[in-house]
Amino acid sequence: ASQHRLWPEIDRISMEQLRYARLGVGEGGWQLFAEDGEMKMYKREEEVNGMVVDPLKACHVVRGVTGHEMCHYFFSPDVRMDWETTVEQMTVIETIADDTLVFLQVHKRIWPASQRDSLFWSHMRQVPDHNDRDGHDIWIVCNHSTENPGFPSNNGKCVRVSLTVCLVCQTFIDPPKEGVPITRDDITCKITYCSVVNPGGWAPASVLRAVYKREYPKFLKRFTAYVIDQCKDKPIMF
Ligand SMILES: CC(C)(C)c1cc(CCc2ccccn2)cc(-c2ccc(S(=O)(=O)CCO)cc2)c1
Repeated sequence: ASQHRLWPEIDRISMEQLRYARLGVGEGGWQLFAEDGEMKMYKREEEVNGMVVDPLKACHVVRGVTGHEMCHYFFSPDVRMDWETTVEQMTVIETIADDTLVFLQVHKRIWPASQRDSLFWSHMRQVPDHNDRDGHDIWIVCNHSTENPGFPSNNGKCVRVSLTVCLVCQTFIDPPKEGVPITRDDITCKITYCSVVNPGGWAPASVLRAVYKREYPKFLKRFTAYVIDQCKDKPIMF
């Protein structure tokens, strides 16, 4: 992947998003808008040219799965439609590397706004996390809009959204007694999901904010439940 024309951008934005995800929500005007057990969802109300682009940051703690497993299922095109309910169609239009793909997605229409599509690169990587006392690796998937002349945004049918999303996962293991193998009961995964979706064209602010408030908590709960269910009878992917 390192010789691909997009690689410098992919590398830079992935690392920027990792830093952004690890910033706390204490400063920067984040407001808690949804809570469900360990899941806390924050947003900032921001508009760009009158369009709602509210950044979202969700923090969650999931027991019994590793960060590698969470990122594997989030990244994998093969299982995307099993958990992703906001999408009507998904195509991989370019394989840059086995950990870097370009997706074209048609999203379900949010009435009365017109239907949207998104075209983005998606990159997964493991980041050694030395400065964390538990010394556990961090896994990240970063999705960021990109252009492709073969798939112009002015295709007439959909409005092209621009998005930047990252899923940052850190695994914590409560070591069992000496010589006892680690089971899923000893594993906890701390995840931070950040997203900024620019609708790319007019959409009613009140409708969007209501949809985001309802859909994002559902989206994250559904995804995490999916990963737990997929992993429960499989060997642990550290
Ligand atoms: C419904 C709602 C949850 C708010 C929503 C609306 C839209 C765009 C559709 C849209 C936006 C604005 C106006 C009209 N339609 C996109 C998404 C979205 C995009 C990307 C990702 S991802 O995390 O990268 C996983 C790959 O799919 C998840 C969700 C969500």
